[in-house]
Amino acid sequence: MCGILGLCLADQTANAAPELFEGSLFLQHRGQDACGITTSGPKGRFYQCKGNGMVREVLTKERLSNLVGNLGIAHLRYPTAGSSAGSEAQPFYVNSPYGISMGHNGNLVNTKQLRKYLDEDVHRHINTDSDSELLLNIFASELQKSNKSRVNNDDIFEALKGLYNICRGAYACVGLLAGYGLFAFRDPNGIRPLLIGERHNQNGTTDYMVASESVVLKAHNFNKFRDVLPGEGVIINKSGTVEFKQVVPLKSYTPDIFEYVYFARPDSVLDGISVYRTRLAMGAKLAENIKNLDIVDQIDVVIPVPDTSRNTALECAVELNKPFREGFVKNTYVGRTFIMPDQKKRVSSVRRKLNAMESEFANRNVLIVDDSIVRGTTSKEIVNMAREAGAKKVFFASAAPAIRYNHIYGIDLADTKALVAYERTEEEVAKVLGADQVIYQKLEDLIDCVKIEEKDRTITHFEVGVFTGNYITGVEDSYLQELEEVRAQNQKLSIQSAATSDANAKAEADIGIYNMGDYK
Ligand SMILES: O=P(O)(O)OC[C@H]1O[C@H](OP(=O)(O)OP(=O)(O)O)[C@H](O)[C@@H]1O
Ligand SMILES: NC(=O)CC[C@H](N)C(=O)O
Ligand SMILES: [Mg+2]
Repeated sequence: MCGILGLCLADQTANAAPELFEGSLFLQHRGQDACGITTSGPKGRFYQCKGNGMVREVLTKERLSNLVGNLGIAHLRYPTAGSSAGSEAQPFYVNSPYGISMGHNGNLVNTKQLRKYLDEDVHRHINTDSDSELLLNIFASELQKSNKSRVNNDDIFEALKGLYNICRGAYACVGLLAGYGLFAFRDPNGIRPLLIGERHNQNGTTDYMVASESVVLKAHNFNKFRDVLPGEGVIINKSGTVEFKQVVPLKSYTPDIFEYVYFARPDSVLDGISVYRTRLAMGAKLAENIKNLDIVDQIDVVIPVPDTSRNTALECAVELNKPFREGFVKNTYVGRTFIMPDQKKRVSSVRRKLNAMESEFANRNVLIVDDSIVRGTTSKEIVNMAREAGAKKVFFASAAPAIRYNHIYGIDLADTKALVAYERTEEEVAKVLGADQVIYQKLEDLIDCVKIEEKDRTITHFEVGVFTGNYITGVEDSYLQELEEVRAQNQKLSIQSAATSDANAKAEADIGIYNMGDYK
């Protein structure tokens, strides 16, 4: 899952980069692997800084000062296609036609077909394994079809229509067209989130921001905001005029439910649904089910796994009428472990990240609540730590149902075989984790917690393929196979390049021609 951001300042002499930097910090939880900013300045020139690392590491003050222009986009990457090579950091850039830069959140599922089309039919050079580079080139090739020296909004919407017809998968995107303006669009099923907001300045002008989560918009006073609809595109010209268009009919309105379970910040409202409220509801539902289990009378205390499950665990404790205790203390200087690309890093990070307080575990039967159990890496260590801290019985509840399938739309949940619930019953999962019992939320209950049925908006269906194996866009077996091959290849490369200074392994991982290398 990645984070995307776009900004158009009405004041054409102002620079967008500082605010894009601030905004990126609000989206850091969506991608910790790489980040970047592109701005568009005088003479329609692009200025860019990107690379592997967190926002504060890559986008330093000196580098930001070189990014001029009142228009800009930013990207926070959590690699879910291709590799984690620096050359796949976003935004991507193509010089033809007109100069385009783009950032993408999501995954395309028909990459093989797109790669072939770009090569054999429209002869575009693709330099990396990233699906986002394919997406940008599809857009460029569609825009090229207008065959004009200067395009207008209609041409851009027409190009988007072409893209919608060719690209399958999840995509929320923000882009810059050199000398023209900013554009954004969302896939026809609305799988990944995207919002647009306005900020009214004292001199009567309006700034615009596009972002993956509402929290950024609120924090920057873009108080009037709304979700971009599935299949909708928006163009903000450099002079500040805005045009929306439903480019293709909405296929479905099915946001990825995992945004609410784990990915998004609790203080965001996505598609009219408060992430925080859904997490509270997940806690209440879990409690409802636990009340019917034999273990309920044995539970002495409810303990969350910080950070994400805190809201859920608290509400679960309240509903169960049991004490809630912060038994694990989190070291805030260690990032999210789940989105680390490498399994070894994940395992070692759990212990560095969480520390169990004996006072809260000793001689108690504990109900540990987490948002999800994916590979089980965190959960297993956590059960171990609870026992080491003196817990008698350890019950483990998950706010999400058992995850038994690939996530294919931009959350790298690992190969199915690496999922702890893959081909395992609840009892078998409990055994692997070392827990006395594992309690999973039911899928229909999770959907109940998230759905919205209001006068002006009804969303009752979600992308839930990780739980069911049925994906909203459909997916060929060959894509799932390709995903597994890419993961295996990445694993091999990371082992090889860590173990040796093998030039070939590094070359494959580090290809890059734009703005890469030493930023000193
Ligand atoms: O099944 P596993 O492989 O153990 O992964 C699941 C865990 O990973 C995530 O936490 P993470 O540390 O990424 O972030 P958080 O601090 O936001 O909870 C998630 O919240 C679960 O706790
Ligand atoms: N998680 C994402 O949204 C990643 C976007 C894109 N698929 C990439 O890997 O760079
Ligand atoms: Mg967690």
